[in-house]
Amino acid sequence: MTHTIFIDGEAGTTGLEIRERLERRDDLELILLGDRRRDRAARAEALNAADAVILCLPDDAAKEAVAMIENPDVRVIDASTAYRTATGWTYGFPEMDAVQRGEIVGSHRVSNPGCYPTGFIGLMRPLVKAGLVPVDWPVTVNAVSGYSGGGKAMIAEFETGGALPYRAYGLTLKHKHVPEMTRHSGLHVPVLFSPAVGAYRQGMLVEVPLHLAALPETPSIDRLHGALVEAYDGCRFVEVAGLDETEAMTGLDPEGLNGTNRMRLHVFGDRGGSQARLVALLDNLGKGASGAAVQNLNLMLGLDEATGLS
Ligand SMILES: NC(=O)C1=CN([C@@H]2O[C@H](COP(=O)(O)OP(=O)(O)OC[C@H]3O[C@@H](n4cnc5c(N)ncnc54)[C@H](OP(=O)(O)O)[C@@H]3O)[C@@H](O)[C@H]2O)C=CC1
Ligand SMILES: CC(=O)N[C@@H](CCC(=O)OP(=O)(O)O)C(=O)O
Repeated sequence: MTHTIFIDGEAGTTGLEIRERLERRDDLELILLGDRRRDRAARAEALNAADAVILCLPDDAAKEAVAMIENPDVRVIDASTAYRTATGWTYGFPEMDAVQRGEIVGSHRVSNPGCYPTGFIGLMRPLVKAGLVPVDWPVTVNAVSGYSGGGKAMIAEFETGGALPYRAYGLTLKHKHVPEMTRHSGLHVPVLFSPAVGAYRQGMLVEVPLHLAALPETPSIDRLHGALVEAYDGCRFVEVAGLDETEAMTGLDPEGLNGTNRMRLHVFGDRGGSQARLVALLDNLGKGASGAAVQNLNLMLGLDEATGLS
């Protein structure tokens, strides 16, 4: 059986990556609008004709697209920030737990996680769930992303020259990912998010520093690592680096998983020491956007979760 898919925003950064992944498959048929992609009537027709639509649009345009869908059978995956904490939408992070995965399978409205939140929630949720980090703990997250994270406009800015080699941003501390990161990690206190963008195209590091001695249970590096290993046991796309491996590492390349739907979690710090640096490595356009969208699509259509993913 062939499923029909429409990518609204097919020529954008996220949309193009999804298109490349789906065009390799013979179990899916794409509705492509080409030069008519901004034509409202053409979009409305495609949005209601497809078995599943993937919205790769700015938030307002995504909301407008959802409002145009009248066919109750259409399944929607939204890559924007519009619905990531909204009622009636399922958060599309299947590795959170078996319940979440099951909800994605049965949902017609899935919000695809943001790139930074994927790294942060991947690191923090299991530790909060295990009681190693209290829900009211003040948590900081530092991160650096390649410039494709800012879509076509930021790509043009960096590739036409003149952009700084590294830029800290989100300086008002009101980044749009904060509610999503806080909610889905299980924390009750808004996280302090400190993002930066570098002069390379794609790939990211998301880091949470922890003073272990200040935490109520003073967890060891081994305990933090053990909680992550247990949480992602059997997960195909999320892995935890071994402590022997991280102890031997002298650096971490943000581009290390580019082109894949994988995320790798690291726990750095001396065993027996009082500090830890938790670091997630992922491709902002892979597990941080397009790869995750295809993974969710496969789950929602009852296909192999891993089909067509690099
Ligand atoms: N880039 C990334 O790493 C990630 C992005 N996201 C999210 O995915 C979404 C898309 O981002 P990204 O691909 O980076 O953005 P881009 O700017 O690269 O692409 C946006 C796309 O949306 C289309 N578009 C914009 N406004 C409208 C409109 N009013 N009606 C119809 N189409 C419109 C554009 O069309 P046209 O081609 O005609 O210009 C373009 O194809 C955003 O919500 C973003 O936050 C999520 C995770 C990671
Ligand atoms: C480098 C850069 O600008 N990155 C984007 C995040 C990209 C992303 O995750 O998109 P969503 O907002 O849809 O989640 C930003 O900080 O806004």
